[in-house]
Amino acid sequence: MPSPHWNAPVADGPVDATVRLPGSKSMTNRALILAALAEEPVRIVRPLHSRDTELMADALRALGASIGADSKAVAGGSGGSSPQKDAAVAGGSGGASPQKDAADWRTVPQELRGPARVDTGLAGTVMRFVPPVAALAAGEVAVDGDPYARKRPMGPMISALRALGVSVDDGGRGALPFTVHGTGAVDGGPVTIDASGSSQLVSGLLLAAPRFGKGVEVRHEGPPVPSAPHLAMTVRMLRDRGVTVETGTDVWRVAPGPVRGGEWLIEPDLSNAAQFLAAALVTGGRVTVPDWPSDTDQPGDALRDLLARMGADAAPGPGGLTVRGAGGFGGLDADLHDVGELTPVLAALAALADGPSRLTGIAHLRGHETDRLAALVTEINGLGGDARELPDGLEIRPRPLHGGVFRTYDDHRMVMAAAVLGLAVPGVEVENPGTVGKTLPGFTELWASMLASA
Ligand SMILES: O=C(O)C1=C[C@@H](OP(=O)(O)O)[C@@H](O)[C@H](O)C1
Ligand SMILES: C=C(OP(=O)(O)O)C(=O)O
Repeated sequence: MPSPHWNAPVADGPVDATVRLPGSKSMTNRALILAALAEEPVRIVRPLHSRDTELMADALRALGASIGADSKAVAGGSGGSSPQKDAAVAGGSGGASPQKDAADWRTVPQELRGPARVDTGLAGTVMRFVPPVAALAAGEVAVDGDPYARKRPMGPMISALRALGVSVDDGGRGALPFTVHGTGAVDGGPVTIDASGSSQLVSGLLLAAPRFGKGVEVRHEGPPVPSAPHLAMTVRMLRDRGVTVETGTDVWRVAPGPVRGGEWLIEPDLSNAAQFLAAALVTGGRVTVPDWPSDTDQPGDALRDLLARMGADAAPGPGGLTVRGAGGFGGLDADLHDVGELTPVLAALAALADGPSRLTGIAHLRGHETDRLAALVTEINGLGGDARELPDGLEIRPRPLHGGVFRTYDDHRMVMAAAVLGLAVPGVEVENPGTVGKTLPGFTELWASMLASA
């Protein structure tokens, strides 16, 4: 029997690698939703293939969407813009080795219908983006997910759907599991929601709204909504498909109308770049991520600034984003409200830094894949670290760490955080590393290839 643990490898020296990353989870799952609602065929180029995106494709297929692999896209020669591979590492001297082929996705317009069962897994995007689409299908749609998915914030979405005229039976739980009784049409109109627990509650309503009779006007009331870049991504991707969207402070309006088809090129997942770029700091080496977009709504773009504040040299260029570490690196005092999903890797870096860190604005991470604040404190301290929870974040003081089991709580980013710690700490045994497949299947192989350059 293979060991259920992964021994996170220690870096032998400075890494010197180019790491090509698969597509963005957030862009892929938005593109799939909009493709399922489009009036024309869509080709999604270089999508992410991972648990979260396969769950999204399966959920939409269960509702009648036609989503197929476009094999032509992976059959061609080398070079050009056609995607041959979605994850690979090249050492300093080049010679990229493909890790895994990934097909484009092609959709053709289909009528949405129930009855259907939707498995959200632990994917926030599936649990928040699919129910408003399910409301457009005629028939019952039963929605459920992994055990922790039942604890993630969902109540405001259920209430908002009801306010928009949709019948939802949640047994009074305000959480998964629930059944959407779709009639084939949603009236839409104005709705008020408290989206302080997750920006995805707003994004989900906006993405389906072009197909609502009156569109939607979503108004947020409550503590600030996190993840502003992800909301900007939603707005931009809707506009990209010809949908009229107006935005104001805590208000978003989507006009009813057709969703255009065509081709959609998915950017590399910049949040999944975090651990690789962090390796440049920890080892005093160099990591380049190719195809770093010059104009993007992905929160991972903030890594350029955040890692520079810790002492890295982060330089965008024609070859991509290159991050160089200088040896030691400092702590970080940052409000991560907008970029919460970067927290686990930044917390791992903080535990290895030369000075203390305060990461704030991230109380909502308690409702992510696990309670990430508690999980990070427990696991960093389990290796001898000094981390503590703040009401809205983490305070981390560097201390010499030792090996031990690092639990991951079905959270892909806990695996990524552990890998960063393992670069400098011998004997970090990562529990259930396969859970990283939520957004980055093949991560441990990609990590090993990067380290082979050290
Ligand atoms: O819309 C999206 O694609 C996402 C929004 C964010 O969610 P929250 O606003 O719940 O943090 C982010 O953390 C998540 O990984 C992806
Ligand atoms: C919070 C995350 O995911 P989800 O889309 O499940 O919310 C994440 O990827 O860090």
